[in-house]
Amino acid sequence: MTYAYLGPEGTFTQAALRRVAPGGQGRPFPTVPAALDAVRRGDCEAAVVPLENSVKGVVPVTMDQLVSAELHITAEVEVPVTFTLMARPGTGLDSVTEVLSHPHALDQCARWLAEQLPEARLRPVDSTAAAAREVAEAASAAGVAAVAAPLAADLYGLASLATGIGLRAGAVTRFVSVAPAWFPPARTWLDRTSLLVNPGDGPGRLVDILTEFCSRDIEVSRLHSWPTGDRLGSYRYFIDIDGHIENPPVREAVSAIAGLGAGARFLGSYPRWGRRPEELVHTGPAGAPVSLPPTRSPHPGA
Ligand SMILES: O=C(O)C(=O)Cc1ccccc1
Repeated sequence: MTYAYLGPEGTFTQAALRRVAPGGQGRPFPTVPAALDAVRRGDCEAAVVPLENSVKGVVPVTMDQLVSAELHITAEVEVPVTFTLMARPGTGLDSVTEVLSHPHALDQCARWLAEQLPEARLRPVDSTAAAAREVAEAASAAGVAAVAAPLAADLYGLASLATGIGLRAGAVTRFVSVAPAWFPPARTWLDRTSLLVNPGDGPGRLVDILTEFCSRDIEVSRLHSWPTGDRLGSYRYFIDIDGHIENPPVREAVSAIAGLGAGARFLGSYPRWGRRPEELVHTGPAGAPVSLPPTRSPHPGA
């Protein structure tokens, strides 16, 4: 299976792809829309794109694409992100006048850069690895540095000037794998369903929608407003809930929401990252594995 990803080689997205689809073949694209276009055209079967970060929130270009494109989320993966400042070998920190990176990376390193390189110009580019490659390949890269994953320094022959320059240690980015048609990943007992809901006008409509979940004991793990573009104050909502669309309470809640006259688009059901049954089976007392519920039986809230 060929996956489009935000390239070039050495991006955090490529690291995400390796985690989410270890056997998958990656094909780099310069931007998130270009990667998703490749999927829409059928040149790639799926794409892996960054969705949100634990420190700086959503990646706007991906949110826009999910709204406008008939694509479905088929998997999620979280990747720890640590940032390194890198430059051509021989460049000293005090000679850096320009720093290139993906906007999210510049944003997450803004404090360190403001303290250490207050005079440097920050220039956003399409990805962290694109920044590293540009520094490596530019005819004149004197005084230019990139913020990228530590691995990018090796890949592009750059020297590390500082490591761990992000605002928060332990920052994590959530990536999703997206495909044109949704072939339901088998139900596990820890799935997530993503929806895009437009409540329409009227007081209490968002509350009515959320009530459909709460009244069925379904956990809402994410609620993110996104402008419809029609007028100021008009929003649709990205809603993540626990459970798979094939689980009766989830299915009933989604139909009930449509019955309320709200626009509800199903974006996908997929296993929740990080709490895999095979991991949980080892969480009991030593030598006493916890038994798993049957994979296809409904469970509370899902
Ligand atoms: O530019 C990259 O390497 C990406 O994969 C996008 C990104 C940038 C910063 C944090 C997480 C993902």
